[in-house]
Amino acid sequence: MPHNSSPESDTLHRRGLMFILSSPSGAGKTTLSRMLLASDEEISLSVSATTRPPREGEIDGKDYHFVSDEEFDRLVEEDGFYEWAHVFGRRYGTPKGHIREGLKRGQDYLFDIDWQGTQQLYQKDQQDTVSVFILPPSLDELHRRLTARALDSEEVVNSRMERARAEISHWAEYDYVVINDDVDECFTKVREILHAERMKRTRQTGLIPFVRELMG
Ligand SMILES: Nc1ncnc2c1ncn2[C@@H]1O[C@H](COP(=O)(O)OP(=O)(O)OP(=O)(O)O)[C@@H](O)[C@H]1O
Ligand SMILES: Nc1nc2c(ncn2[C@@H]2O[C@H](COP(=O)(O)O)[C@@H](O)[C@H]2O)c(=O)[nH]1
Repeated sequence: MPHNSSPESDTLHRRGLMFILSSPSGAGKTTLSRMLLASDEEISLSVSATTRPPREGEIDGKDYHFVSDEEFDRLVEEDGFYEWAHVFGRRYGTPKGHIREGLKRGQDYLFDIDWQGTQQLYQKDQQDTVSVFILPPSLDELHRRLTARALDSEEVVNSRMERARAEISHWAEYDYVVINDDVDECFTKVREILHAERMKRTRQTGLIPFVRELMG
């Protein structure tokens, strides 16, 4: 357990949080998510299910649960998703899994999901949700990144560019907005947001017993 409630310790027990990164496709949220997961043991990725085919290098169960349309239908019927949405003509969803129990234990979850999923998570559990919208420095740079990634066809890149303005229009629904120009600078800001949110008084469930003991 990363947290305890011993008065000698500088970390008190706290509730976990659901940390959402959204952006137009290609702005860099997957890159930032991987950096965060590699540098922080207290956060784990909420692995989404999707009906889109895997890209080169993507691993089933690690990057996504790649499922058929029929399997996705079945999960929807069984109420197996926390949230789900149509994105770029495919379906994506957050499996319910053990998120609620994990939050109680102080486990944080990282979500790489779009604005529709973000709205649904807020409706279900506002107090545990922290959302960050990543903006590209310009639309030309966004196009350059999508092309340089070389994982999608020209047609797919063009359709994602066409959707970019509509996605960016949701920026004001997020708690934080960060521009991803220099990736290291952007990552530092995202990590600072996560660290500060962990310290929020309302998340620190160990504070009441600690203060009680402190006051004798
Ligand atoms: N600050 C940056 N400067 C230059 N290139 C970047 C920067 N951030 C990310 N990239 C590159 O841009 C490309 C797109 O990044 P990434 O795949 O992380 O985007 P994304 O927002 O997750 O896209 P999608 O929603 O399609 O999954 C990648 O090749 C990545 O290496
Ligand atoms: N609402 C949800 N959106 C999701 C989920 N998983 C991913 N996404 C978003 O889809 C697009 C496209 O992703 P890509 O990997 O195909 O490039 C991107 O905006 C993701 O954030 C989910 O579970 N729910």
